[in-house]
Amino acid sequence: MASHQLLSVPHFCLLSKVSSFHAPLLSTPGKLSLFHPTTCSPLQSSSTSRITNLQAVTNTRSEIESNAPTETTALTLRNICQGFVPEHILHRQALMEEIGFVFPTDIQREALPTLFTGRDCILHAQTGSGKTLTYLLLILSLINPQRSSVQAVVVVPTRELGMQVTKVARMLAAKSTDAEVKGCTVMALLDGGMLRRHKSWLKAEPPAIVVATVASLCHMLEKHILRLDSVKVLVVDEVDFLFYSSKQAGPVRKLLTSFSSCDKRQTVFASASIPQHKHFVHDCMQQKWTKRDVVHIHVSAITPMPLCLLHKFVVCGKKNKHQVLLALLESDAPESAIIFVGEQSEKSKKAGNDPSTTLLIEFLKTSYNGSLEILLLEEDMNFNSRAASLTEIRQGGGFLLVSTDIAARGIDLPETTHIFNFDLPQTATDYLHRAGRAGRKPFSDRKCIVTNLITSEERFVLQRFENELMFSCEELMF
Ligand SMILES: Nc1ncnc2c1ncn2[C@@H]1O[C@H](COP(=O)(O)OP(=O)(O)OP(=O)(O)O)[C@@H](O)[C@H]1O
Repeated sequence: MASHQLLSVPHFCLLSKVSSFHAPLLSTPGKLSLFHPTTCSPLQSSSTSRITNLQAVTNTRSEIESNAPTETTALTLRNICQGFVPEHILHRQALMEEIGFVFPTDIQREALPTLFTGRDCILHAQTGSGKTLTYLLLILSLINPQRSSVQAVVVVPTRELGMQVTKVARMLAAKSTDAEVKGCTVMALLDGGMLRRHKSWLKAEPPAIVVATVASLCHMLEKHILRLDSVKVLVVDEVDFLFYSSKQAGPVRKLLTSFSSCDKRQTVFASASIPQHKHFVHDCMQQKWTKRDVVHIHVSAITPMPLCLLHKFVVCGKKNKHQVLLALLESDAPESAIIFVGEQSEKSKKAGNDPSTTLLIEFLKTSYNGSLEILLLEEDMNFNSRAASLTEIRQGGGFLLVSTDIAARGIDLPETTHIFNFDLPQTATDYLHRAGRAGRKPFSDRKCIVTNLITSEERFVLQRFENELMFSCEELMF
């Protein structure tokens, strides 16, 4: 079935834009990047790969710079999904017009035809590029709403991201008012949720789609309340984060190993950052986390961060950071902004100090005179307070969200125009994800600003991030 679908898919996608290591193999548009199962190197002569890769690079640049739908992007999402995603979903007014999902983003255009063939895929594309819709459309193409079993599982690192993915999935999978077809149920099986209620639900009438955090999912699997037998597709979102997390990596690996024994499985990984992706692809095959013909779809390899982001920095002393931030808020007048603050160290906690987030919130509440609502999001808040902060944000109106890295991954607040790194992140990957909370309107020309407040000693750290992520930061003088 997979090979039949592969042949029947029109060749409408662009050349895969992959890094030089994972160059696309075939010079014809619409073909896939294939890798040697053990060496992980492209299965084609290097000269063809090189030529193809140069073409791909040109495509990436011109498309991003113009931002307007080109001849290739004039192809609609509907065209790509036709024959795969049920008609009643594609027909839905909401999908096409209200939400504005008309044209595919680069990752959607490149990945969906491959995903519809049944191949395992690693979706590696910039923040805000539409990876969520990509894997959800695959899921909707596979599940049968008439069957009472869990058919798709999406694993996410945080409750917040889980709630967001669930919301989009429910919106897409809801019963259409003008169709006879039954809608699909989507369960959010997230840390901090009511596991007892979920247990009864899973036993009585299993949902078609489960969006889960690792610990809650593993709990249900261990108790045999949820089984993977009927699952056709397993998605691991923010896969690199989960693999690097000391708490979550083990259970995720175990989950992938159990899933590998299921027949007709399809596994999808997604992230804007897959460090050492060559090794990752290799491990996926070796460990049987994916099938051996897994496809690594790498969009915008030469520009890991969205080009609509402008990066700046201000050198200031630790003691006047608050004042500098206040001046920046006044001069930049963001529509909405996220201010990232470093996590409090164990030593500082033990010493009984207030966390930087609390100090900053207190400062802003007394000193900031603008109209934006000041909100807080951090790990130490209980789940209800965290949910309340995000709900308030989503109700509209501008916000100033003070947050730790908990908001750095996956959270989609498209109205965010400014990011402030009050404290620098620990790694370039963290920088990429924090910065990527802005500039999340795929076809918009709007520039968003990322400003770093650094001490003179931290300049070299920022420079390292600039080299690694291939961007440049402009100094602001105060
Ligand atoms: N085809 C499309 N047309 C218009 N908007 C889209 C399209 N696809 C997705 N979007 C919007 O783009 C935004 C970013 O999408 P999404 O959250 O899936 O990004 P992502 O690639 O998962 O980013 P991250 O890596 O940061 O998690 C969302 O607001 C989504 O609604």
